[in-house]
Amino acid sequence: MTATAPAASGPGPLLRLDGATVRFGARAVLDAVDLAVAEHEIVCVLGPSGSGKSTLLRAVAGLQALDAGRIALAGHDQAGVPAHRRGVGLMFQDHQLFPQRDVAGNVAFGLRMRKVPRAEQALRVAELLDLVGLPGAQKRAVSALSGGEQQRVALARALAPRPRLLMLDEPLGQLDRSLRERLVAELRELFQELGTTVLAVTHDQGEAFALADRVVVMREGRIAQSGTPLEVWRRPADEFVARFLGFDNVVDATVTGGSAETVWGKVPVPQGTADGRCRLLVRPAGVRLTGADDGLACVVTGRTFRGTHVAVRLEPTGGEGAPRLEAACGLRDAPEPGARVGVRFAVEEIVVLRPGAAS
Ligand SMILES: Nc1ncnc2c1ncn2[C@@H]1O[C@H](COP(=O)(O)OP(=O)(O)OP(=O)(O)O)[C@@H](O)[C@H]1O
Repeated sequence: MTATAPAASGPGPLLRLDGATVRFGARAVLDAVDLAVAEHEIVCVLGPSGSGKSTLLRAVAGLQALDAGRIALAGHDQAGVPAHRRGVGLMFQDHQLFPQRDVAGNVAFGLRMRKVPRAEQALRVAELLDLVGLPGAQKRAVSALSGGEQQRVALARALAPRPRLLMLDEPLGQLDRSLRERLVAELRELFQELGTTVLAVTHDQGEAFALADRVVVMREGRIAQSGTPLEVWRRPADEFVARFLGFDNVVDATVTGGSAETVWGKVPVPQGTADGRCRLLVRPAGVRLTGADDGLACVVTGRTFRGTHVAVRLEPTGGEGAPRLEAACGLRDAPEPGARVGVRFAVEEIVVLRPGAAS
């Protein structure tokens, strides 16, 4: 349907970036990025504002030229290939629907561009509207649709030309939380059903973790970590990733023979941890509360209900300026602010962070 190379990509990845670099002035906004996306894979690029996520998408789409490196789709170098010949679909945060056209007119946009016969366009539009949960919405005015419905129309429009790679830029950015959570689950099912290869960017970690087969965390134009949602969540590679994911129990440590000295006292470390100085992350689930006279003495300074658990903030009372801690407690056994407790650390929730990447 598109005027591009066939969708089959052989054994190699569908998308491959080698040393992809984009500079604005002296600054590399995309800094020698290597990334491969396999066919049918859903990859979410996550990172703070300004880390280069949109630039990455724009470069793959052909809307931004590289200053160095290479982008290949199905093994073909895309240097000099214009955006409309790359066979990639793009969906931006603000949907960019055409307000003067009805739903069908919007969804059929890419098909008209490709001069698909009208009857086939109508069939395809009906099929896509069914797929995104808006059956029979062809004649509705887009201005009369809710935000979630507009998002579905934008998705149907992006999918209509059957792109070999679908790229989403903050696809659910403007929607409220509950709608986002519902749509993200639907999107994942839809992409799996269609076998769509997806490269999405978002700054919302919940969205990335729910949507992706693989999460890529970016920092200042580089990839800080790439892995399955579980791998990244369980084992943030460095302090930047840990803090970006909201883990703040990070401390300097000196490891000797399987345990570490820290300002929080002795902390057990995973088997095989090398002796010497390092930074440790203690995931909140590994901060175990015990009796006030056992382990690190702390006072509870606050608690926040998180649905599945209560986040309990703790201030060590030793008086040596030890940083605060957060513990994840069961809903029934979270202590009240002001309570005095002791803290012990569970080795399975301790992560040795890669050095040299502070937040
Ligand atoms: N055309 C441009 N000229 C100069 N600087 C640019 C241009 N486009 C982007 N930048 C800069 O490049 C950096 C990365 O921008 P980019 O939009 O890729 O980040 P992002 O991670 O997508 O951020 P956000 O989450 O805020 O959208 C930013 O500092 C931005 O100001």
